[in-house]
Amino acid sequence: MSYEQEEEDHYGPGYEVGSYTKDYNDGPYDGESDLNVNSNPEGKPRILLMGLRRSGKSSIQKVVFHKMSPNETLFLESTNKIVKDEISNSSFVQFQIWDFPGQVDFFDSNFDCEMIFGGCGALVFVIDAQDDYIDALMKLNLTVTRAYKVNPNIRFEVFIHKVDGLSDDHKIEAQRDIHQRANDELMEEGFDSVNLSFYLTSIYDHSIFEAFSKVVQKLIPQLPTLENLLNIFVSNSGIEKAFLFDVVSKIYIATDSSPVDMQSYELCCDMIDVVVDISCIYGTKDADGAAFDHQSLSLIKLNNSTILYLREVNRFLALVCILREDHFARQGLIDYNFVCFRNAIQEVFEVRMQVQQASNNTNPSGDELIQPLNSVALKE
Ligand SMILES: Nc1nc2c(ncn2[C@@H]2O[C@H](COP(=O)(O)OP(=O)(O)OP(=O)(O)O)[C@@H](O)[C@H]2O)c(=O)[nH]1
Repeated sequence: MSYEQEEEDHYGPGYEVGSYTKDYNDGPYDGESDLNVNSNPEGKPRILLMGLRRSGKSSIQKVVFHKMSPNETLFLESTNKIVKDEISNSSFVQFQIWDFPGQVDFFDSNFDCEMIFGGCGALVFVIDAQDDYIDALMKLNLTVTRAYKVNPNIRFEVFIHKVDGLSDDHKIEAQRDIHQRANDELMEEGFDSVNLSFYLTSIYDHSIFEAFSKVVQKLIPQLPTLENLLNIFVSNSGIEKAFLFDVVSKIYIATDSSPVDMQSYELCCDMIDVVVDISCIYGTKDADGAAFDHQSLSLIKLNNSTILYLREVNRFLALVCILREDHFARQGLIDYNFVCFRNAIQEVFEVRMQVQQASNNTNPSGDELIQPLNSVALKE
């Protein structure tokens, strides 16, 4: 059975796991041929997961992208090779994750910084907040400075991880301390322009999904367009909050500009689980074994006069809205506006594909091409 087949069987359909691994221990580590950067032919953004041993890198990857339950991560073995995982489960969410072993040594002559950091979109550095983090901070500094010298466009994301074991006060204090020390060290070395983003994360709640959502969003060039469309939709439909979700991973790839509160996000994630589970049990599966289709729709009334409303946008994306029950009296209007919104998203996809296909691409972000979609006419 192939690795892909094994993964597919284990985690269910919907994932194209094109991952393969290269072992540090599989003979001499020969840089280019061991870690072929051309494994990224479509120019998909690459996210690197780095940090000390046992900080939780593989657990994060498995929980967010492979539906592993947090408790199962207790049995994960230490990674001793770079594990490359191709995430292609949505037309928007397409990237590679490279999970590095904790003991990776930048001073090893075989470690090809140019190649590893060169094509990287984001570097997620994981710090175990339950452990003494002094060593982790040293490693963070070394990693960031090395990577920045090679590629100043990398986004540096620091996950202060395993915060489930900490009290609220302790969490805030750890974040403040890590933030200050990490930035002070960078300033001292003259890396003033490096920007680190910090997140408090745990695989035992939704914080890891939220943090990864933000990491991934920064890599989506169409994000402003999607946010704009969501703002137009929300303001014309009496909706309080709307998330555009990647259904399989439950990371949200865009939301409207009102602030995100964790509880709303958790409710929406839970709703997706309910819809997918019920669809799998009672729905009709298509040729790919997926039960989430263009008819997928769900409405949940909460006991505080709030409604959760889910609509399928395409095979991979769902729109989940939170609104007051009295505003749902105008469901026809919401549904009409939703159809406009869905069509606009479809056009974003089409433009994106055209941009990708154009070999003489002079405007890679496609921003100008996408702009006119913002003026899509919604009814008030
Ligand atoms: N409490 C808690 N434990 C976690 C969390 N995330 C991971 N762990 C545990 O941390 C341990 C190490 O996790 P791994 O994912 O193997 O760590 P790693 O960074 O990939 O380790 P290496 O492969 O050695 O570099 C496992 O026992 C996980 O269950 C978390 O959010 N909270």
